[in-house]
Amino acid sequence: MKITEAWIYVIKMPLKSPFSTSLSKVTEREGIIIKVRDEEGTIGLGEAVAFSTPWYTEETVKTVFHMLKDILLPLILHQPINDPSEVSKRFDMIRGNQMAKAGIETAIWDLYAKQQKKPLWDLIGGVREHVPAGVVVGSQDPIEAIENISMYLQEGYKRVKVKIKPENDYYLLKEIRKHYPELDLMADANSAYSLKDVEILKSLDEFNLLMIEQPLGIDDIVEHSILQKEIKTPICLDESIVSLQDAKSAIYLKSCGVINIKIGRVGGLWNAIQMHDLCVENNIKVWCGGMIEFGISKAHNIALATKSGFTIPGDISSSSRYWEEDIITPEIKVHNGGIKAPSDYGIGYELNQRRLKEVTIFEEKYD
Ligand SMILES: O=C(O)CCC(=O)c1ccccc1C(=O)O
Ligand SMILES: [Mg+2]
Repeated sequence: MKITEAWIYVIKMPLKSPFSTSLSKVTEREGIIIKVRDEEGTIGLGEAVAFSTPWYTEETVKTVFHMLKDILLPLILHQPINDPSEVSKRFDMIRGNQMAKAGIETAIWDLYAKQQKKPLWDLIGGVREHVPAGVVVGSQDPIEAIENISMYLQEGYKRVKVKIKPENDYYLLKEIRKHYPELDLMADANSAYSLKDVEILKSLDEFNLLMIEQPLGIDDIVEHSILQKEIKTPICLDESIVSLQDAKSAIYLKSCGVINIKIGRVGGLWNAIQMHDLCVENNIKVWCGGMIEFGISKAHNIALATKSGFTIPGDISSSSRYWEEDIITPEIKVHNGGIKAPSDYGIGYELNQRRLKEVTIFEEKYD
């Protein structure tokens, strides 16, 4: 295939309600949508999931824009490409910038699947036509969190994640467990603890959490291995795993029982699939993480989560979880506790041109 034209859309949309982590409060989301077109006019769509500021990883909307325009697009525009894994390998010569790479690589996957006349999930060897959905509670206030959980359970979500930090962990989880003793519940610390907090972290074992996500340093793998020996709750790594090598190190050191795979954080769908395969071989559980993203990224997540190893419901929610109106059509909808893998070719969702126009703050074409 040959990509002859590409478009970048920088978009901005308010969240329906604020989302708090131990590090940041998100009220409005900027994003980047990437569209590529081949010689025949077939289109591929991707999304780069970096935030406006570098609170989760070092990338931002502006660094992604620079990387796409000045470095990554020139590596693929008008160049022959056999299949998307080749794009991933070509990008290996550029250090870091995983979300920028993933944004364009996923667009090429969508295009490639359409050329092959297959749904993307089928093309990548997915086995599940109904992807179980999980949801993240946006508030750390126990009363609000419990209200939210009750609403989400009514909507059919199968697993709930709450954000914790040292000022708000034991009591929050205790209150939730009082109301929902059997709920598939997990906690994400976004790196809010250190090894000094081992006693607090041990005390959370009593809540029978599915896992605790990223308790320690964002770039740590060694201390998580020390912590895992002290606590019963399986550790899930998120921020620490940005490459296949990181996953290998975590497996070798027994730093976690679970890895949250995010296509953006690991630099693309090809890398995400390699990480999935490595984890399955080594009995590490995986699930698909979320980035408060728009529908294009959600659609790629759904395709990835059809792979056999994704046995735990991911942070995969309806378009309406965060947005009044998403930029895709149809919108993503949780039904019977999950999302149906689409039967249309590629990601199986199209841009809602009217909505995209409404939320676009900048666009540029490259050819
Ligand atoms: O609902 C979602 O999209 C995921 C929410 C979430 O936990 C998250 C959102 C943005 C950045 C990092 C994380 C995380 O998993 O740590
Ligand atoms: Mg996380």
